[in-house]
Amino acid sequence: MLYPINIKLEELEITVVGGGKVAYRKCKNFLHFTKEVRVISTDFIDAFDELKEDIKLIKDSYKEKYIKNSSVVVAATNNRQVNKEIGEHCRKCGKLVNVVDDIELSNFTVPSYIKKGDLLISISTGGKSPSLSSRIKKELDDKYDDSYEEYINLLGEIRQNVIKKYDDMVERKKILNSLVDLTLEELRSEYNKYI
Ligand SMILES: C[C@@]1(CC(=O)O)C2=NC(=C\c3[nH]c(c(CCC(=O)O)c3CC(=O)O)Cc3[nH]c(c(CC(=O)O)c3CCC(=O)O)/C=C3\N/C(=C\2)[C@@H](CCC(=O)O)[C@]3(C)CC(=O)O)/[C@H]1CCC(=O)O
Ligand SMILES: NC(=O)c1ccc[n+]([C@@H]2O[C@H](COP(=O)([O-])OP(=O)(O)OC[C@H]3O[C@@H](n4cnc5c(N)ncnc54)[C@H](O)[C@@H]3O)[C@@H](O)[C@H]2O)c1
Repeated sequence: MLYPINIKLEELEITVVGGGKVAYRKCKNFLHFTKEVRVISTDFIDAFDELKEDIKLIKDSYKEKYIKNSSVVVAATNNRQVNKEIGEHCRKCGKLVNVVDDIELSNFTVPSYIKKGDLLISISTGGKSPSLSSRIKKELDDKYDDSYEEYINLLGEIRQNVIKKYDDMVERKKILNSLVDLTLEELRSEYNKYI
């Protein structure tokens, strides 16, 4: 069973090995959370052109030297043996590695997720059904629409003020819990009460 954590990627070197559809999807997801990704591959699908500002492409077959300084590695070639070699090497070196065709060899996987500002909901099926993860994501995407970005920002601002104003923990908790019963419109009009 994998443990969910939210990790700060900006400070880590990330390398994806492979330049096909799966590698492209992983790169795009990383770039929602960090500025630069390195990609090593013998070939790249055209879609990579649209990412070229933010990725460093190295056109070569995988060699160990390319991931020497990488803390996060994705093995996404279509060669099972190469993916396995990358996975085993990374595990030995204590790197985080996602082997896209071998969950057992991976020490992290990439969940499906929706992101609305600072609201992040991620979904995993422990590798049993990525299709189900994708389906659940679509359902949640309808329920948690774009308005949640503003909603969460308001909640965050109000929370900081409530913490400053109320020392009594019970009262503080009561107010903070009651705020999430309000709709976005209600929260906008109550905003001044707390600021
Ligand atoms: C969530 C998402 C994130 C992402 O990849 O970005 C993701 N897979 C997605 C889609 C998807 N992947 C596959 C299909 C085809 C239909 C199907 O098989 O269901 C579809 C559906 C589609 O394309 O719509 C095939 C597939 N996937 C894996 C294998 C290998 C294996 O099982 O060993 C094979 C078979 C390869 C083959 O055919 O040989 C493995 C993994 N895929 C995972 C994540 C991890 C577990 C996540 C979980 O626990 O649920 C894990 C274990 C490792 C990892 O990659 O991290 C993304 C949804 C994007 C979104 O909509 O948000
Ligand atoms: N985890 C997932 O979500 C998921 C989904 C579908 C498929 N898969 C698996 O992922 C693998 C990749 O799928 P794809 O559709 O991206 O494949 P693909 O054929 O589109 O791309 C494979 C890429 O790997 C590169 N490559 C091959 N050998 C290499 C090497 N030695 N060094 C560097 N690069 C090398 C190729 O140039 C190509 O760019 C498949 O084998 C499949 O089993 C995983």
